[in-house]
Amino acid sequence: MAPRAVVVGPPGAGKTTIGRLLAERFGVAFRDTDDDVVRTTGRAIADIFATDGEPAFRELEEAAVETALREHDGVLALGGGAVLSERTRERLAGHPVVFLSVGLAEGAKRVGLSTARPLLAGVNPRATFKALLEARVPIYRSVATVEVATDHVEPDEVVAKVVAALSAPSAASS
Ligand SMILES: Nc1ncnc2c1ncn2[C@@H]1O[C@H](COP(=O)(O)OP(=O)(O)OP(=O)(O)O)[C@@H](O)[C@H]1O
Ligand SMILES: O=C(O)C1=C[C@@H](O)[C@@H](O)[C@H](O)C1
Ligand SMILES: [Mg+2]
Repeated sequence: MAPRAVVVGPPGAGKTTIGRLLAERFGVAFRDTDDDVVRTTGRAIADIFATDGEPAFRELEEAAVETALREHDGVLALGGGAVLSERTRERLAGHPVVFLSVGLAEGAKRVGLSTARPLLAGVNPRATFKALLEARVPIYRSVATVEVATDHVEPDEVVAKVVAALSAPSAASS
């Protein structure tokens, strides 16, 4: 069993929003590893970060991704930082992986200042988000088989672009 598509990207890229719509389009189930971590621990992600620290969350996340890649045959959205794990990157090899990209201005607007996103809850969320994008974009690209830019593109249109990219010959064998 393997996911029909795995969706990666920074916070605010639309992994959950687009992942759900893509699953609907394919007529398959949607799963999000952030939800899996919340369900299996019974705790909010912000609470895990605050109480146990980021490394503890990353371990839980790595395990959640491993399980979901094995169990789920629909669309799977990963947490924004899941690809920081080398083991997760290795596990993604051979899967259709969609990188949803977003620029600084639009991404910052979409995530707002929500404390539900602990990594961006510090004193200067915009600078943090900028550094996050700079550090991670190459990593998202390294695991992706297709990349779709989402700036100023409505969700339905993003989904159409993802479907087209996934069925393009260059993505088929990846
Ligand atoms: N293409 C888009 N155009 C405009 N707004 C969008 C688009 N995609 C998502 N959004 C909005 O941006 C916000 C963040 O989207 P979403 O929660 O899907 O991102 P995410 O990648 O799952 O983030 P996280 O990593 O925090 O889980 C939501 O309010 C959503 O409605
Ligand atoms: O980008 C990140 O590192 C994160 C994104 C969210 O999806 C959550 O997994 C968590 O808030 C960490
Ligand atoms: Mg999400």
